[in-house]
Amino acid sequence: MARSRQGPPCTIVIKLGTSSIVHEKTHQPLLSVLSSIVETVVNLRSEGHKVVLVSSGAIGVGLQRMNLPAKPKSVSGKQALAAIGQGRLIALWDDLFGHLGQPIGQVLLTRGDISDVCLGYIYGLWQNSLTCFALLVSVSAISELLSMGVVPIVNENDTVSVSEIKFGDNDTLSAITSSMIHADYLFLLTDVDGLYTANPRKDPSAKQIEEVTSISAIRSQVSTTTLGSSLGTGGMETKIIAAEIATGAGVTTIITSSKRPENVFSIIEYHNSLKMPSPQDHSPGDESPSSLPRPPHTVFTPSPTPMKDLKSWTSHTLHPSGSVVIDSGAHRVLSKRESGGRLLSAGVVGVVGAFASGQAVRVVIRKPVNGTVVEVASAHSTRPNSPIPGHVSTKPLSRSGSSGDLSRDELRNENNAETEQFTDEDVVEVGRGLANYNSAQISKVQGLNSSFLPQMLGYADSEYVVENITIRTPP
Ligand SMILES: Nc1ncnc2c1ncn2[C@@H]1O[C@H](COP(=O)(O)OP(=O)(O)O)[C@@H](O)[C@H]1O
Ligand SMILES: N[C@@H](CCC(=O)OP(=O)(O)O)C(=O)O
Repeated sequence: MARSRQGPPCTIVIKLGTSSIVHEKTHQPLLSVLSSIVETVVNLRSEGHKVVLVSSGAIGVGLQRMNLPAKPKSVSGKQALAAIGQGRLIALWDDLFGHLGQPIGQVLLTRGDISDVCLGYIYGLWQNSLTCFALLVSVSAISELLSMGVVPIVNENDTVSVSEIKFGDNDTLSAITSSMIHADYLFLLTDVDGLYTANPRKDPSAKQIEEVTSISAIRSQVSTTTLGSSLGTGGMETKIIAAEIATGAGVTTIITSSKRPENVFSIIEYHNSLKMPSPQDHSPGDESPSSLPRPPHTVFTPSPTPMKDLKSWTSHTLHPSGSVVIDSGAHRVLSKRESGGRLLSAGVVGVVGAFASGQAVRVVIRKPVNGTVVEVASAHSTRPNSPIPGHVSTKPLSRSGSSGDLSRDELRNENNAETEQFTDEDVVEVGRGLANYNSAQISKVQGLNSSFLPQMLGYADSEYVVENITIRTPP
């Protein structure tokens, strides 16, 4: 049976950079580029593919609206221009897609939304009620839009993004979005047709790289230090970082020109042809892989062992919001596979910074003094369920084994009495995980047996304070 070169329907994220949306000098929208993108997306949809568009351009469109010559330097200036431009940008997309009867939906994200909201969903942790709550908000909205036949148009919510929660560039945002929704392809459409050995705008002898199988190897072969248009953010460097994130999650990543968006079809076709069975299995009419022309592009091949579990994702990709300080016993236990990467409150000796439940946190230990980790002897050593002074169990005790006699106030007093305050200088990171409770709650129950959680917090969704921990530095 002849196989379609388009292959089975797939999920495609297309990212369009500012340099492809507005004119570098006049800042006028590049209507012909935008119209071709709209036609391509609608055609892809009619072939059964699901398409998410990540559109930069809010600041660029804002510049044109306010008749300003250049991007402001200040964060607040950029935030204001994004607020001015985003509405017009989405109106423009809605207008163009509307002519072809294609509904769109605007999705504005910050890094905080992604780390809190989406990751439980991405790696199938919906059984976990804490992440389940979060996932309902954002990724499920994108999935719902896709299943309704809508094209989600994603951008960073620049106006509310402060540096701690900022992606900063839409290349990274598109990579995380494509990982989140398990996309098959991420297309980074830009004003050059691929990655070159050096910036082709500056160096005419630069050669295009066709395929990248190892991102670390390619870094030494290309120069990405010069930026492109004055409007884009990050140039090729952020595209390589994006490719690293996306291919690490199993997404084939392609850099190609926004001037020929219809090439998305022929690029998918070309790569499908490479996956076709050997020539003797071909049906009449199928062409051999080599007979298809190769549209100009750079392909980053997906990792053969994509990160499939939340632990790896947490440790590599998420921006940690604070730290949970653990004792050496907990460090030892967490380093063993059997621990399941889950930390009980009994093993916690402190908290640094503020974070919400569901956010990524650093798992840290007290900095070794003269090569030895100083065991923290604080409230925990005298607390119920701490059998050995200076050491806290990481095993949950049964309720009957705990000191149910202590009143809530007595527990709180004891907790406050000797709790040591840590700063980032006092600690060293040994791993990362996802918090099940916020920083204030973890600090309240640190050193206590997990059976005290309901009494201390008024509820206990999980007996573990941090989960999905990967320890990168064992004791
Ligand atoms: N090694 C390289 N290969 C290709 N382009 C490069 C390279 N190094 C720097 N660039 C520049 O990166 C620019 C694309 O990045 P950018 O301006 O941020 O685009 P976008 O707005 O589409 O994200 C190109 O215009 C090019 O000038
Ligand atoms: N979120 C910003 C774009 C940031 C960005 O990464 O821009 P680009 O490098 O052009 O993709 C905006 O809408 O103006």
